[in-house]
Amino acid sequence: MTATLIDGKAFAATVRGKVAEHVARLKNDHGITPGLAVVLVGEDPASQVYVRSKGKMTVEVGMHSYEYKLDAATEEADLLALIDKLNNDPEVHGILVQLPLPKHLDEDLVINSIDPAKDVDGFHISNVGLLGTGQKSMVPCTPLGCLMMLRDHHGSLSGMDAVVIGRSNIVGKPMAQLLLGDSCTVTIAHSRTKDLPDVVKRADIVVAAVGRPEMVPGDWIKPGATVIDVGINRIDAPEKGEGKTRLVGDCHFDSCAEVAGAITPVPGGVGPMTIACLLANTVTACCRANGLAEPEGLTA
Ligand SMILES: NC(=O)C1=CN([C@@H]2O[C@H](COP(=O)(O)OP(=O)(O)OC[C@H]3O[C@@H](n4cnc5c(N)ncnc54)[C@H](OP(=O)(O)O)[C@@H]3O)[C@@H](O)[C@H]2O)C=CC1
Ligand SMILES: Nc1nc(=O)c2c([nH]1)NC[C@@H]1CN(c3ccc(C(=O)N[C@@H](CCC(=O)O)C(=O)O)cc3)C=[N+]21
Repeated sequence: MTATLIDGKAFAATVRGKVAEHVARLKNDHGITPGLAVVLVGEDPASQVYVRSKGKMTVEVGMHSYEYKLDAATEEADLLALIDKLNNDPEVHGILVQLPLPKHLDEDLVINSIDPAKDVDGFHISNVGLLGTGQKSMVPCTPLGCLMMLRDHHGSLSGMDAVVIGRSNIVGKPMAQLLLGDSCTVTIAHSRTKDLPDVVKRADIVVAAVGRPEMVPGDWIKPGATVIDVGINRIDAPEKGEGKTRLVGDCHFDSCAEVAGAITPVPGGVGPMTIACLLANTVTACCRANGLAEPEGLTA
């Protein structure tokens, strides 16, 4: 391997350390403890694992964690009533509704019923609009984590060619906005993109957010480029024993690491940064709600 490994796990621990310092200051100086509410509808095992680790880290940095596990058959009106209750609870500064939601629930309606000031995912249309127009907003956690790692590695991103593969509302589109905000020349690729290998080959920065195991091979990567692998894919790993699985990204790690200048691993890359940024956004939301100075270096 020739690429520098961007250690998201270690970086995330540093970010959580800064969050913990700020939480301690809020408690000592103002008697305020930031609180994060996470709502999970249904029993998707991957989501349960993820929600549990979020709750654990929320408590570790000194914040209050409120978890709501609702039945898969929960009616929309009941979910909206819970969100309304959380919107009006002064102890709750951040609200996250785990996606995807069961099919019978209207995801847009649910997300847009969250108070934008408490929308620590940054998915509410008003936060999306603020981000798109370069105004202060809540920035989606996964793209924010990617941006922090890129800034840390490169310093300025100005003038770099960036290709984002994937155009989802939760990763691809906000990622492209953030890169544009840092003056990259941004291309967004998706399933209808022609000549994807050629498009990727032009990029100084590749952010892969597709959800297809190891789809980007090393020979698509421009030598020296930075590869940020957002994909989290669980695949069979018979080499580890029968029925075993392992996590891989959207990039073929070994071949990409031979060509890239820097690369994030999966696991241990973007994932831990996502959670750290969720905690950072909760502190930011708490400071804004109380008219206090925001932590520095924890927003975009
Ligand atoms: N590390 C983390 O913290 C997080 C990781 N993830 C992971 O990131 C990945 C992407 O998530 P998400 O954005 O929610 O996924 P979505 O399924 O919402 O979006 C996937 C995107 O990839 C595009 N795509 C699909 N196939 C191809 C292809 N063959 N070539 C080019 N583009 C393609 C789709 O294009 P089109 O629009 O045309 O269909 C779509 O825009 C997943 O693996 C997910 O698990 C997600 C969130 C957080
Ligand atoms: N409203 C909402 N907001 C989200 O941010 C959101 C969501 N819904 N739905 C699901 C996706 C996925 N996601 C991950 C975050 C961290 C890891 C993570 O920490 N992964 C570890 C590995 C964990 C493991 O071993 O399974 C790692 O990459 O090192 C993974 C996935 C956030 N998402």
